[in-house]
Amino acid sequence: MATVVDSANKEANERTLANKNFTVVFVLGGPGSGKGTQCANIVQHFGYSHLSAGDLLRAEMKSGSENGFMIQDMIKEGKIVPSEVTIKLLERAMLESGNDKFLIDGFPRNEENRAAFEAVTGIEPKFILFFECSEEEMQRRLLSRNQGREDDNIETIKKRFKVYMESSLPVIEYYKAKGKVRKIDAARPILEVFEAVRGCFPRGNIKVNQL
Ligand SMILES: Nc1ncnc2c1ncn2[C@@H]1O[C@H](COP(=O)(O)OP(=O)(O)OP(=O)(O)O)[C@@H](O)[C@H]1O
Ligand SMILES: Nc1ccn([C@@H]2O[C@H](COP(=O)(O)O)[C@@H](O)[C@H]2O)c(=O)n1
Ligand SMILES: [Mg+2]
Repeated sequence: MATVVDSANKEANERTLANKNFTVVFVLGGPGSGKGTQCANIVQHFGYSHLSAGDLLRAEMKSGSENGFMIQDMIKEGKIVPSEVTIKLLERAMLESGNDKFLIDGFPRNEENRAAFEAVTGIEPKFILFFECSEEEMQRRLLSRNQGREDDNIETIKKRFKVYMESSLPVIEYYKAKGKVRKIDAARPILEVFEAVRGCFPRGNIKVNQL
């Protein structure tokens, strides 16, 4: 017979990622390499949910949360928000999605992000999609993105490139050593990049209406 403790444990479990058996693909690459663009294509074809850490932080910033000003300052400076904040947002989005497979875009951004996510969620990514692109091309794309982002100005872009080189590339190296990185040449036109991306997802994952 189920006890009060059993049902409290069950409820607590439903509010955490424990025992959920979720599939996670981390989508990494420099600022403007095309992560968001390609994630939208993957969602259409393979039924994943797309969670952009940057988008979640921007939504949290605009929600009037107590962390709003801190997040705004960090984004303006191209700095990485403490993992605890970002992981809570990711966890909440995963639990609310109703899906069991996720593209986590722009996360982990540094070693702290990586280790904290693993410790808190116990999730090991299936693989890492890594978009490689030159700074010149990424800068061109960011400066013509026109989405009103406060960090798409040349001063912040330079800071974001520095953080990427110093803090994010080592995370990609970490996963490379584990044989988990699928590197994509992201300097090509969008559809050509997607042709390469497509090859990273097994056919079994194609949505029924795409067959
Ligand atoms: N292969 C491509 N060729 C040309 N332009 C592209 C390509 N991929 C994306 N873009 C454009 O470049 C800009 C940046 O793309 P996107 O927002 O997908 O990058 P991102 O990696 O998510 O950037 P960020 O890290 O800043 O969030 C957008 O305006 C997008 O339309
Ligand atoms: N794991 C992360 C991801 C993002 N940020 C902050 O958001 C900015 C924008 O991120 P995009 O992926 O949308 O480019 C980024 O420069 C960081 O300030 C973060 O702190 N941690
Ligand atoms: Mg993006």
